[in-house]
Amino acid sequence: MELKMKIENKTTPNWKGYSPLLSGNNDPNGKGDLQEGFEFGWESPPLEREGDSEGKANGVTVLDGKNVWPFEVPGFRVAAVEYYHALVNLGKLLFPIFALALDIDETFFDDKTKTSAALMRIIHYPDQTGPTDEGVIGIGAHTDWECFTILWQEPNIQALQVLNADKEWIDIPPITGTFVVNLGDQFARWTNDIFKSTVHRVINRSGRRRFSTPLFFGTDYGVRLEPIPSCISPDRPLKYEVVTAGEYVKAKLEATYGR
Ligand SMILES: O=C(O)CCC(=O)C(=O)O
Ligand SMILES: [Fe+2]
Repeated sequence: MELKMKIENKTTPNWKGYSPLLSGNNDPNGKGDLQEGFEFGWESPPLEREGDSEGKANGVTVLDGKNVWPFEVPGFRVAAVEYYHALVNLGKLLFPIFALALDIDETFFDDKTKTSAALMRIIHYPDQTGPTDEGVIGIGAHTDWECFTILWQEPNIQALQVLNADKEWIDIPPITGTFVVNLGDQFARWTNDIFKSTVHRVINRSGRRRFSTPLFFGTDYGVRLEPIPSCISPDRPLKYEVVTAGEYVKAKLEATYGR
């Protein structure tokens, strides 16, 4: 525990690092998320050295910048960052597909995703026993903040649910060998809600602890979330105030973890 607290996210300028059980609260109506996690962002290869962690050279906001690692755990940083890079590469393949689905040029997001403003989180949910308190679950009802999330969930444990259009919670069981891809708030903003951000939550009452790793892939922190022109019309007026991706994510981190 002391090792973890040495890299607590509330002590780093960019919320990287460890977040203890109940320290975050994704649902403003909730009382805290019953999970602990570790969050990190981009690091360039090569990764041979365990002893240092560079920031992003082209960072423009407080959210860029260095990761913190538990260097006491051998091999953790290299394994985690290699996995992160693989998922960033997968994410880069998805942006053109989303663009084509919107009938815009497949390269539309290329110049908006140059610095991989992607955060990976490794989450541990203890088994939740005792009476259900709707205010305390693994992660309270929320939408993700970036364009989309590529989520790996531990096999054979049902815990994730999404809210459907009829406002019913639907189980999303893990399917071995697959990822769940959720649309997030930045895509809702880019598309003026043509892509809707998926409301979801986690309740782990499986009798076992559960792990998951989301990669939240957004547009670069300095980029303004200006709606795509074809997504605005007299019938579909502008729904969201235009802010930069970095301002948006930072405000959400502040609201979730306090500062
Ligand atoms: O653990 C999961 O399955 C989902 C996690 C999640 O929704 C999040 O971290 O935003
Ligand atoms: Fe989420």
